[in-house]
Amino acid sequence: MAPETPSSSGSDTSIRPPMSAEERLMVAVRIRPLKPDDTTRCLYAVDKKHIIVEDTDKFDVTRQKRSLDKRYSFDVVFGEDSTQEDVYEVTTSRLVKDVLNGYNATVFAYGPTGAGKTHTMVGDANQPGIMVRALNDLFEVVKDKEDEYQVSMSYLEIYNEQIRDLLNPQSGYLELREDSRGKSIQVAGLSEISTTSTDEDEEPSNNILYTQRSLAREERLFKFEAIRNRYTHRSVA
Ligand SMILES: Nc1ncnc2c1ncn2[C@@H]1O[C@H](COP(=O)(O)OP(=O)(O)OP(=O)(O)O)[C@@H](O)[C@H]1O
Repeated sequence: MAPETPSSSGSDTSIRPPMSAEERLMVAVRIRPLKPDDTTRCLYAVDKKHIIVEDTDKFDVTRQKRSLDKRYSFDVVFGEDSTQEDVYEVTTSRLVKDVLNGYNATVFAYGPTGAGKTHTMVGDANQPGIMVRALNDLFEVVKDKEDEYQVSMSYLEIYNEQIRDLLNPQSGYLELREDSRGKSIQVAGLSEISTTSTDEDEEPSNNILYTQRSLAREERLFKFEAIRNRYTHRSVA
């Protein structure tokens, strides 16, 4: 899907015609720069829609077919020079406008550990990611329209099939509940904050996301260590 240029107004009153299936779903790939401890590169952006995953064994002379490089197509490919703004503008900024027009939208990052999901979604104060930019745009539009829009926000983590409220981590693990008809699934006890504030002290995009991200990462690292130790122990036993 070729991403369209967002409309100029954040609160279009016109209802858009139904979107085609291609328009409703976009799959983007972002290649992060190599880090000093990355040994070799095996993933290359060919152009804005294609990547090549290099066959790292292709120089093995015993192999009959010398190269098994694989080429894949995506809606958008972001190379290692892509900025947080590039990624946000192409993948998400239009969704914020759609949400303001009453549509639902979901953006999620998927990839192995260290791939750059947190960087892309949250980023840091100098390079804010998708979640922060989306909130900023949302607050910008609704700031003078409190009678028209109500913004509330929850922030949860699902890790090892356990759910935690990142706005209130002390609340422990939370449960999923569904109504008697199975139509509405909710996380019981998940906190929800309402705000249209752009005040830095209260601004979730400036404050809560970063704080909770650090906390979540520390705890996850701890959990990862714990799991690794357990496996090590088992393999030795
Ligand atoms: N596009 C990028 N440009 C510069 N640095 C990046 C980029 N993407 C990721 N990094 C850096 O790579 C490291 C790993 O990224 P990140 O923590 O976002 O990975 P992750 O996919 O969230 O990993 P995990 O699943 O383990 O939490 C971080 O130090 C991050 O700052």
